[in-house]
Amino acid sequence: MRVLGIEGTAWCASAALYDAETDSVLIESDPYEPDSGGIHPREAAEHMSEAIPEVVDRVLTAAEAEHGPDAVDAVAFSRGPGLGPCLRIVGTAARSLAGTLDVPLVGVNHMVAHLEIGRHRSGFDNPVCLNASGANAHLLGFHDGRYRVLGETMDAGVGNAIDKFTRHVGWSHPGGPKVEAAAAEYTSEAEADADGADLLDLPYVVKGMDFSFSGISSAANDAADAGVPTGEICFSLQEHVFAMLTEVAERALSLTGADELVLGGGVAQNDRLREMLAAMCDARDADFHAPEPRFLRDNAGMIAVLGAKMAAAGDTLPIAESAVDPNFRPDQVPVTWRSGESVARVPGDTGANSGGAPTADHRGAEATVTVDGDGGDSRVIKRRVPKSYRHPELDRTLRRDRTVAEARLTSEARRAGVPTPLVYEVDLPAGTLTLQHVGERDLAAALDERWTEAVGRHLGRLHGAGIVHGDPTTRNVRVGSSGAGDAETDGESSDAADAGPSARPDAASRTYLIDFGLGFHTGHVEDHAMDLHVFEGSVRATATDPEPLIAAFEAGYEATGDGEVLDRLRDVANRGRYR
Ligand SMILES: C[C@@H](O)[C@H](NC(=O)OP(=O)(O)OC[C@H]1O[C@@H](n2cnc3c(N)ncnc32)[C@H](O)[C@@H]1O)C(=O)O
Ligand SMILES: Nc1ncnc2c1ncn2[C@@H]1O[C@H](COP(=O)(O)OP(=O)(O)OP(=O)(O)O)[C@@H](O)[C@H]1O
Ligand SMILES: [Fe+2]
Repeated sequence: MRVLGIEGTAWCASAALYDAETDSVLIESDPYEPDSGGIHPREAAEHMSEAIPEVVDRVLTAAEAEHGPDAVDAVAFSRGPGLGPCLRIVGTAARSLAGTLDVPLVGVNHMVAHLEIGRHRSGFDNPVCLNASGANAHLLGFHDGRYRVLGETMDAGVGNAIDKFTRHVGWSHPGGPKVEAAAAEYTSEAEADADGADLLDLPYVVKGMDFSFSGISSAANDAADAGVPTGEICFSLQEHVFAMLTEVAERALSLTGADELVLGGGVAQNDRLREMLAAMCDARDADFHAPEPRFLRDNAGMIAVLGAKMAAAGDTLPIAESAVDPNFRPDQVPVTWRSGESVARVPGDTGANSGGAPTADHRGAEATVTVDGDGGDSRVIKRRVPKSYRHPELDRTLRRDRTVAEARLTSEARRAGVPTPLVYEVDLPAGTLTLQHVGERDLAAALDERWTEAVGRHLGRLHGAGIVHGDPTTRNVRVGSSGAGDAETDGESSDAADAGPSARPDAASRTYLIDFGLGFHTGHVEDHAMDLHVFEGSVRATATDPEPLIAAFEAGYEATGDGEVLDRLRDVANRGRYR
């Protein structure tokens, strides 16, 4: 099969021919380069209307010269997300070409194409994908026939966050490559001076597997206004932004149990980002793949490759249903072209997750946990391990701040009536905490409504005390009896699950929140809503039937928390980031 793909969501007018038999891809692209400022939608659309016919013609001519008049078996196009005026031009071109050639039309989600090209080129079976593009930044994992969004930016896309700074200092679009070059120059000069590079302290915002860039863009602009050398800002911006992306990617691997990561999107052309992700994967024995640059930035090759897979699965579009969608989310796409296992598997029965074997080691995304002792007085020793991908100074600060926050907030939450482990010892130089061993297993391994209801109650109470957890995933909740004399077996717990939430009035007292390292004090409704969003995201990423679990969770929150937070949660979840 040979598929002609067309891309034109924002800046890159591109056409490609993918030949599935030889696995070869011909790409012809014509970028829009704004004279000043960022991308202007009207100018971009004008560019598309001139450039799309030209790139399509070049590809079609080459295809027909080689394969004759029946060179193309299907036409695939980027249906969204992207700028509406650009998408409409691409849609019209694709419909008319499919009509002229009398071949089927395939509507491709641009973000899923960024992911699938990495899966295709790597040969990986079931990777987590980090999309690091201009207008987006998110982590995707396959589960039950769809790509779930495991984590994403809460505001700007990663490229846009960097470009915002470069516009501020008067550099032309796109800014990403210029930041990379300036950072490289700064570090090589700093090394020559023997002083070493200075790392500016910039906001580092990770909430579960979600993250935010708005603070860091503004802080970088302020630093420029205050006269900090531009090279130092570029270097520091990269170190912070890419460490955030690498950290959430590691969390996604840890949460899902996946051992493959693929990278996509224009920002993925950055060497430092790829270096960090490769180092992170190496440290946890995961495989990492980033396709070659022509497949990373926006291009029609990825559209043609996914288009061929969709066409082979019979996933084509009647013309009447082929409207474009500027807000097309990757999790809306029914994944018709692949079968097989979900990436998100419930963490198994190893290490501390089993809650059983004492002295077992568990490696989370951040820390190693060793269980010491047996029975009611067993303890866990948690050590935040240095991350080699991160700048050493940033690494030290993060590990120290999180250890301090965890010790303090674990105890404060307990005083507010939320079950948490007792904190026995804090050793800051060693980066270790000694905590009471609580619960029998992680909630991730025992998802049922009585526990999620209890988590809702606990978060309501925690927020009432002005504390957010910061990372309330199903891996950071322990459930089941703690200590001797109240042993609960697997059999009993599943009987209780069948009987529904009301069968366990004591569930709340045996549901423990752990891992407060990302927590902080705040009375802001938005921060409280983010906690709920993170919890619900982790349930959706791993549960086969998440809705009843989420309904129970929200009912629990309603019983102890503030209704305004639940209202805000709808806003957070519905916020479109694809405009
Ligand atoms: C919806 C679609 O239109 C959009 N496309 C898009 O964002 O173009 P993409 O090619 O994936 O990414 C462009 C971004 O990639 C950044 N970029 C390019 N080279 C870079 C580099 N070496 N380092 C950092 N950023 C880089 C640019 O500054 C720009 O912000 C998207 O995929 O989100
Ligand atoms: N106090 C505790 N009692 C029982 N088990 C615990 C305790 N603390 C940690 N664990 C176990 O160790 C695992 C990892 O701990 P923790 O979440 O604190 O570290 P982490 O590195 O941040 O992990 P993750 O990235 O998975 O959240 C938990 O999922 C849990 O199974
Ligand atoms: Fe893109």
